[in-house]
Amino acid sequence: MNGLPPALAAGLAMLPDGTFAGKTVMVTGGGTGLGLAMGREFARLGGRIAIASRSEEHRAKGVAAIRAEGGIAEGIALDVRDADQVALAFDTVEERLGPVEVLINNAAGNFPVRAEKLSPNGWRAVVDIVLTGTFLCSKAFAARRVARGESGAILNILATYVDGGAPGHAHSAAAKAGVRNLTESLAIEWAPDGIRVNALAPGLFPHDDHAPAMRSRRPDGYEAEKTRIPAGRVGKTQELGWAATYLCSPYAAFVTGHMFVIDGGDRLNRSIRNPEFEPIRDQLPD
Ligand SMILES: CCCCC/C=C/C(=O)SCCNC(=O)CCNC(=O)[C@H](O)C(C)(C)COP(=O)(O)OP(=O)(O)OC[C@H]1O[C@@H](n2cnc3c(N)ncnc32)[C@H](O)[C@@H]1OP(=O)(O)O
Ligand SMILES: NC(=O)C1=CN([C@@H]2O[C@H](COP(=O)(O)OP(=O)(O)OC[C@H]3O[C@@H](n4cnc5c(N)ncnc54)[C@H](OP(=O)(O)O)[C@@H]3O)[C@@H](O)[C@H]2O)C=CC1
Repeated sequence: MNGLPPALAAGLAMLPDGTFAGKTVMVTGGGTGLGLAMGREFARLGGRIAIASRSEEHRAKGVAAIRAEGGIAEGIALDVRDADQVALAFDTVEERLGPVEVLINNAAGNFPVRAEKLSPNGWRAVVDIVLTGTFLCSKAFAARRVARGESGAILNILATYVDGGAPGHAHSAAAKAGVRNLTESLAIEWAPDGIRVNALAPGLFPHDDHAPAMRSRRPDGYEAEKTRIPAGRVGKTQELGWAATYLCSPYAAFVTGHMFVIDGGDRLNRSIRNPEFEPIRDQLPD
């Protein structure tokens, strides 16, 4: 479990080349971090990638990274909280790249804060991006797939704290838990239309694009947290690309409503000898 097998580390493909050839994949928040890593893997397998997010800088960075690897990518301006922008984004992607066949609901907002200090607007910002944004994009996607009489795949990006909560991140944990439940409702509702809805719950996946509030407070960074993960390491972003492409591929045609956890065993690491409990007010003093 420690480290990647050499063939995988060298970039050997899991799915056949061209698995997503001719398919348009929309990744919300696809210009940075995990969204970009997933977009790159879809592009490597032939997908045309629409990177949909608010920041022109983020979109341009993501598009350049995919094009530099020979892939096809376009940036689309989108705030997932706004239903009109969502509709326009799907129409624009369709004009430029063709109808969206795979949707990755990856966009998220999060910042560490003690719950009693979280403002109503701060709560709303995170819940609207994560939960409402996922619903609005999923609805726009499914309405278009159903109208065309064609199948599709949705993948919602969660976090392993959908179980057990996350002190200091109550807004994000509640919203992600809502998305998990939404995944299950929509999977059943849209199965007769050939639309699969799954979820991917990452553990700790450090990358260079972390939003300032989400950077590790440890001087040695997130990488050093590997000692508390049963697998003895943090995740590599490419590994999320492999999981995401499998779940959205025809090889997973019978998989829907599923939450796939990818965390090196971190979520299960509970024992009667847990370290001393440290209240969140001591971890986030102000
Ligand atoms: C490696 C460990 C990872 C663990 C799991 C990770 C999960 C993740 O979800 S990582 C994804 C994190 N990425 C991002 O958050 C990027 C996008 N984030 C944002 O755009 C902002 O942080 C946002 C969520 C606040 C939304 O931006 P915007 O719509 O522009 O909202 P405002 O800046 O106007 O703020 C709204 C509201 O929130 C309050 N607020 C913002 N930051 C903080 C903070 N650090 N602490 C406390 N409160 C904060 C802000 O003050 C506003 O409230 P009011 O002042 O009451 O109006
Ligand atoms: N990194 C990790 O260890 C973990 C990450 N996750 C999840 O993985 C996903 C990616 O996180 P990560 O890559 O680390 O974080 P990033 O901050 O790098 O990515 C978040 C992305 O969301 C986009 N975004 C935020 N708000 C909106 C909005 N209103 N409309 C459209 N796009 C928006 C941002 O783009 P822009 O600013 O251009 O709008 C940004 O590209 C998230 O769902 C996160 O919760 C879960 C567990 C662990």
